[in-house]
Amino acid sequence: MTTAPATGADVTSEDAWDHRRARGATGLLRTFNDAGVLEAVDVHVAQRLCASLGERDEQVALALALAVRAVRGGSVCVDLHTVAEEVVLWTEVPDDPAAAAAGSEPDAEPEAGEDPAAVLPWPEPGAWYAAVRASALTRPSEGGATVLRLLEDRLLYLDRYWREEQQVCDDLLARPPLDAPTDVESTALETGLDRVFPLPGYDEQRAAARTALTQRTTVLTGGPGTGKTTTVAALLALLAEQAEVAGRPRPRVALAAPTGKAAARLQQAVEEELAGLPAVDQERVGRPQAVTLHRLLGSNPRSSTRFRHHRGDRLPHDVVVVDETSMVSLTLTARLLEAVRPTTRLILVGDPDQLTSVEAGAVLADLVAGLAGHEHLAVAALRTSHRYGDAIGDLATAVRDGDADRALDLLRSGDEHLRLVEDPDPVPAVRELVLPRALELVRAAASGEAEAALRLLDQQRLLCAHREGSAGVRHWNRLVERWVAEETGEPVWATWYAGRPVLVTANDYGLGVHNGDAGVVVRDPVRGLRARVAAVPQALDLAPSRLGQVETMHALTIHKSQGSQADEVLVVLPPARSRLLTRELFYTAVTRARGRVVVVGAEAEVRAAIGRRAVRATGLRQRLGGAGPDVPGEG
Ligand SMILES: Nc1ncnc2c1ncn2[C@@H]1O[C@H](COP(=O)(O)OP(=O)(O)OP(=O)(O)O)[C@@H](O)[C@H]1O
Repeated sequence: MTTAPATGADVTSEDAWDHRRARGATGLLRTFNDAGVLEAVDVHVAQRLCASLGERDEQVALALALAVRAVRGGSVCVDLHTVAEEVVLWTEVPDDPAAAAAGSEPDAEPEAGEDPAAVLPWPEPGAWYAAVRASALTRPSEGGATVLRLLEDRLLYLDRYWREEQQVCDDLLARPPLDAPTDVESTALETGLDRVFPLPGYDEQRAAARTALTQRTTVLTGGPGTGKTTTVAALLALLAEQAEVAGRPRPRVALAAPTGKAAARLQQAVEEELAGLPAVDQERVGRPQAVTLHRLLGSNPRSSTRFRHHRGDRLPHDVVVVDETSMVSLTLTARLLEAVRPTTRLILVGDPDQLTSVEAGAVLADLVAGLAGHEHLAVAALRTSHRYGDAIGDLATAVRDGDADRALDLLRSGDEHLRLVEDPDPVPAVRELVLPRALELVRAAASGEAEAALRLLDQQRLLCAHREGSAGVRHWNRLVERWVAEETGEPVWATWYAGRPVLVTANDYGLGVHNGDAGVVVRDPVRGLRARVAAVPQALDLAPSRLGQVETMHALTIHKSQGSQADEVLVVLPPARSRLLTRELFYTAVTRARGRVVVVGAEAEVRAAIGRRAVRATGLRQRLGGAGPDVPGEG
């Protein structure tokens, strides 16, 4: 098995103006920049900090630059003992020259070739580590700031991430245990569990709910359709009942998710599951409103990493439920934990096998590994899928378990829920699948049926790993727009047209739209074209020109699809050597589907996806006393 390289694009070209080249670099920094391991920003930060603290050892400068690089790749630290094996450089050949020239080609398709990282002059790890430890960069400066931090003789951090990780660990471990339940509470708990889980087949959820009710802090994990939301809905009812029997006021509940789309989905799923509970429980829970985590914490216009609620002004809630925790970065987790009162029930829900947060950290996976064995911090795992019939669930399990043979067998089995499009030219097959839906969307939008158009958006999703290249979002968006234009006669260059699906790419608190919100342009008979955005708490109707940053969403990157689902999902796999193609990426794509998965790609690409892990360097699980770092190639 291989591991996905963190980042690194080849910059061995002769183009001295390449934005990745640090023209003032010398020595090791120059060598690693020329090879494409380091980008200009890594080199510049290292040079500046080394100069300001009088550090002349180029090995220390290289370590610092690699720590900056690590964060760019989603890790929170760099392991000096293994970094030489983990860095893989592939010669990348962008197939979209315009985008490449504009420097916006972070993820184009690589070509086969010898990995040049293997021949770089990597320092000997022991001596390297000793040099870093002896450096002024690892000691507080006169102003009190420390640049680099070390953990457990191998992990090297930029100070900010070291402190955030330590804070997350300290805040979690400091959360007090619950008082032992009274006899009355215990009895109410048992009868309550019988009431909300009356049927056979709910044993896992019952056990998970029992765990969560007896703990202040619970991590509730499970793959798609394993009943996480059902458990959350039941938990809310039982927590309200527990408060009632103890004579406490009804708990104040916060439901939050990292993106608007995920919050909207959480809201809908909780409402559906609550509707299945006895009337007394529905009445107890009321209608909690799901919000984004940023909104819960109170966005601060002056800072993207600091919020209105913090240690000095905590959230008022008695129960805080966070869904899609796998998408929450280390920084946001730190902000959440300092804002939640120590006595608040905290329930972190998610699927640790999914892609991690866009920003640095792998918090959910670290918690699952690191909390095992802790008495007052529980991990409750749901394993049985209740949603699919269950071919998609079987495929997700095969991908998660690294069983490529089984995944391919399932995809080729002829099951109505699965399909593998292996054609060397997949365009006709994708056109046949995608165009009817796109035209349906245009028809609904052109007749002003906004709600129907928004519902249609959730019926099908075309997912790509990359933004650029022949397997990328931009290419497929253009293709679908051209197919639609051929059918409707609309000019292909029109920016706004009825039936254009859009994805909001930046928060606009004034408008009430958030990065990740989906929408569609509809024709209003009186006002002309309007953008209908599925924002939370309610859909918005806006003049398209007011939407500042949007992208067309006939196709979407798998990263951006996190937190949402569609009835049918088409996954266009990139070439096997793409550094983005990992098991976590493929698993995330497959599990976006409610009813059908179509994988567009060759067998080699399916095998590459399943065989390669996305590994992030973090130290949280060790700090929590867990299983140790992810070892590339394992697992
Ligand atoms: N024990 C069970 N037996 C039968 N059906 C169940 C059971 N638990 C949940 N379900 C049903 O299975 C479906 C999936 O459940 P739920 O939405 O709670 O899963 P989830 O883990 O939250 O899914 P997702 O990954 O989409 O968030 C729902 O329709 C739910 O009503």
